[in-house]
Amino acid sequence: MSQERILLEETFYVLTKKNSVFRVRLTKKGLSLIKESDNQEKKQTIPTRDIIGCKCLRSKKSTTSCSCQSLPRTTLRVVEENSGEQDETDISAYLYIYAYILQNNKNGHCKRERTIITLRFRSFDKYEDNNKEAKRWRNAIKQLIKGEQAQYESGETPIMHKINEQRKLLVLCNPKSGPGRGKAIFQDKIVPILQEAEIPYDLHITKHANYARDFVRSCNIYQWSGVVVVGGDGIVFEVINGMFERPDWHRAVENLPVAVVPGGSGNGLARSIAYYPTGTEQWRISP
Ligand SMILES: Nc1ncnc2c1ncn2[C@@H]1O[C@H](COP(=O)(O)OP(=O)(O)OP(=O)(O)O)[C@@H](O)[C@H]1O
Repeated sequence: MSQERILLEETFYVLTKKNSVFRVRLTKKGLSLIKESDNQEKKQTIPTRDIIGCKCLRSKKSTTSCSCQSLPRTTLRVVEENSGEQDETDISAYLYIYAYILQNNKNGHCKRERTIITLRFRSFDKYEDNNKEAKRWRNAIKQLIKGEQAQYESGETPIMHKINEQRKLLVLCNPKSGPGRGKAIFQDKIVPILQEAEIPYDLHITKHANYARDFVRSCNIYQWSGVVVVGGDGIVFEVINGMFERPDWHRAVENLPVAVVPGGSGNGLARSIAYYPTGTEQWRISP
């Protein structure tokens, strides 16, 4: 029941849904987009666990001159609110919500599809007021992502806490794995996701064999919230061994999740965890 309790609800133009009007509802379960027509209700709910982050943005000043200026813009271009490139004439605030929705296909494969929901806030006459509303939604979504219970004052208004400072992720990347694309894979595929989720990280490029093992064994590992290994089986083996060679290995293993971004030649471990069927059960996840 508490999963269904409405935290926030509003009617919006959802720009990513053909500029249609939707009732948008936030509950602990997720973000629901509800479209009502001819006594029918269509509802799509994006589960909270699939939402990785959200950002308040403002429309960007158009750089096109003269003849094109009077034409309506087909695609929205946005910038950070104080970028200096914002369009002061547009009083709307935009909330970009980033989700990676888990979808099954016919072959029994699961795949995460990147989806951006764009909500336009323009009920007020001033940008500052619209932005305040957008931030209220942003904070509520961020709190849900963090698994924090939104707290209520007099049963109505959520009390928005400052989003806590968070620990960084430790990224260990082997530049020599496989075809030597580890750094490029991290920059091109992983950094954009971390930016959408606003997750800070420390990147360490391994300098030689056993670098990652020694590093994980001897560093103050609790300054990070998790370890992302970019490379093949060899570097994963080093990180796991480094963990178990620590005198406090029990605490380290329990507190630090280890993620693998396949960048090696074989990637046997990542493959067997994510792609191949285990017994009769098939659980395959592709990036
Ligand atoms: N900077 C480096 N220079 C040379 N070797 C390195 C460096 N960093 C790590 N290594 C070593 O490279 C070895 C192989 O790397 P890794 O397993 O990541 O790639 P791979 O062999 O291509 O992948 P797979 O094992 O999946 O086939 C690791 O065991 C590690 O000890």
